[in-house]
Order: sequence, then structure tokens, then C-alpha cells
Amino acid sequence: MSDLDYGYRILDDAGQYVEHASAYIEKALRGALTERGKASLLVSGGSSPKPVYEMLSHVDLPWENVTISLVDERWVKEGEAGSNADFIKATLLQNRASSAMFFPLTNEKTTAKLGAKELTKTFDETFPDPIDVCVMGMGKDGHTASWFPHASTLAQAFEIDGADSLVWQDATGQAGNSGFCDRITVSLPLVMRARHVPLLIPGHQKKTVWDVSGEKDVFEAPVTTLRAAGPRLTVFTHLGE
Ligand SMILES: O=C(O)[C@H](O)[C@@H](O)[C@H](O)[C@H](O)COP(=O)(O)O
Repeated sequence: MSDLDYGYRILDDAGQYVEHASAYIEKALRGALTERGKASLLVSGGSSPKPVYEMLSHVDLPWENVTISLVDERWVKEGEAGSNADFIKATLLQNRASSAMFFPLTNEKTTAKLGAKELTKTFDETFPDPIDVCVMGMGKDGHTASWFPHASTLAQAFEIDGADSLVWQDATGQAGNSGFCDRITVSLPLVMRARHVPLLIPGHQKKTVWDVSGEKDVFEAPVTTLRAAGPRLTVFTHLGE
């Protein structure tokens, strides 16, 4: 018996990881669609969830009733290098899932700081709280969403009372920023209220980062905050490379 209060699915290999993570998200969306007739799904970028999105895109669901957005976005225009929106369009919003509604996390403002308020307003109008499924990823530096270790802007994402749904983040100097510093991200309270929080961290290296993060401070390893979701958090990993 595990004494963890969250789900921890340690699969044998990458193939099983993809199947189990995809099936979990499918089941959560199906449950929301059955209960409420619609579902909301926020997704992360990165190579870890990519094959899961590709599998999910073939699933037979009433995708036209599913509204999808991002957990975080680099402040670039769609069509420019680094756009998470483009990544999701090329992976998840394909095949059967191409009929889902997609809400991008950028607007015409020149910086995320300038665009955040207006974007939050339309996001809140589009997505009833709580979100049904928030798919989280993780960098080997322990960041998740655009919550980077010791970032100067991190406290505003972690403000428990009163953080907006979306907040801008400055990832300057972060090892895991992929070259994109100006960012927008969901806030911690929004994720904590979500009905399902799958964390997709395939491979033994990411598994170790996750396991070790349990001993760390939330500003040192932001991903550890997800433990506070308790049974609504399910971690998917495998023991391969
Ligand atoms: O916006 C970003 O920079 C990415 O989305 C990033 O947060 C990513 O999710 C992690 O770095 C994990 O990436 P991998 O899954 O490729 O390891």
C-alpha cells in the first residue's frame, strides 16, 4: 500500500506511459462531458506530452464540446518559433480532436505583462472554474508550467488568495527557459482547483527530479507544489530513458 495521497503511475516503458496517460485524460474528459455536456482541458508544451497528445487526437469524443488552452505560453506570435499554440495545433488539435475549440494565451499586446489582464478576463469568461483537466509537464530544473525556480515573478503565481487565473512571468536567466523569457502562465490556485491534474514526466531522470522535489522548498522546485492537489494529482512516469 502506498502512503502517498496522490496517484503515482510508474509504468514499465514509454509505450505504456503514453497509453496510460492518454487513457487517463480521455476518461477525465468523458466524465466531464457526461456530467456537464462540455469539458475544459489545459495542456503543457514540451516533448514529454507530445506522443500522449498524438494518441489522444485519435480518440472518439465529442471534441466540439471540449475547449482547450495552454498551461503556459511564451510571449510570441503564432507562427513564430517557440509558440506552444503552434505545437498544440500540430499535435493534439489533429484528427478527431481538430474540432475542439482552442483558446490561445497571447494577444496583440507587446509584452505578457501588458497583455495579462485582458487575457485573464477573456480566459475567465471562456473557462468556467474549476478547469476539468490541467496537463502539467516538468523541466529537469524542477519547473512546471512557467513557474521557474526562484523567478522574481514567481510569488505572484503562488499568491493563494487573489492570484489572477493567468499571470506573466519573467524567466530571464533560467536554465530551463528554452530561450523564451517573457511568458504567461496559469496561477497555482487555478491548478489547485482543477478536477484532474495529470503530471507527465516520462523516464527515470524526470522521476528522480520529482521524487527529490518532495524534500524541497516550493521556490526551489516549483513542481512540488502540485503535491497539494492530493488525490486530484496523478503522476505518470516510466523507468526507461
Ligand atoms: O514553455 C516551455 O518552455 C515548455 O513548455 C517547458 O515548460 C516544458 O514543458 C518543459 O521544459 C519540459 O520539456 P520536455 O517535456 O521537452 O522535457
